[in-house]
Amino acid sequence: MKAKVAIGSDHGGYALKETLKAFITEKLGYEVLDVGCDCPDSVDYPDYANEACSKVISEDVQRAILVCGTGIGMSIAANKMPGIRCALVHDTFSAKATREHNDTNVLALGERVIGPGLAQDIVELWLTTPFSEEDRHANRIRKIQTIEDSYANHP
Ligand SMILES: O=C(CO)[C@H](O)[C@H](O)[C@H](O)COP(=O)(O)O
Repeated sequence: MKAKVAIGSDHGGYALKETLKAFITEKLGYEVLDVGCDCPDSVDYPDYANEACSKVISEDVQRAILVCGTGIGMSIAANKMPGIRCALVHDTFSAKATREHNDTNVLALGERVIGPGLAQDIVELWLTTPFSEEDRHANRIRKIQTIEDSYANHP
C-alpha cells in the first residue's frame, strides 16, 4: 500500500509545494495531506514543520515533505521532533541514498535552490526507494534513536 504523505511549506516554498502536491497526487497516485501554508504571505517555517511532522508522529501519514526557501530551516525544525529523520536533499543520489541508508521519514527541499523538475525527480525517488534493511544501517539508526532517547528528559 502507498504511503500517505503530509506536505507543508512556508511562503518561500509555497509555489513548489503546490507543484509537488499536484505531481504526487496526479502523477504518482499518493494521498496527500496539505498542512499549509495556503498563500504566499509571509509565515514562519517552524509552524509548518511542526504541523506536518506531528502527522508522521501520530501515524496519520507515513511520510512528510517540507519546502521553504532553502529547506534548511524546515530540516532543522523537523529534526527536533521525536522519531523524525529529516533529510535536506537537492540531488537525486542523496534522495535514493537517504532512503536506503537513513530510512528518512521526512524530506526537506528549498524552492530557492532547485527547480521544479529536479524537485519532482527527487520526490519520486525518495517516495519509491525502500530502506535497505541491512544490519549496519539499521544499527546506525538505532544509535540515532538512542541519542534522542538519552536527551528526552534533559533539564
Ligand atoms: O528557513 C529558511 C532558511 O533556513 C527558509 O529558506 C525560509 O523560507 C526563509 O528564511 C524565508 O525568508 P524571508 O526573507 O522571510 O522570505
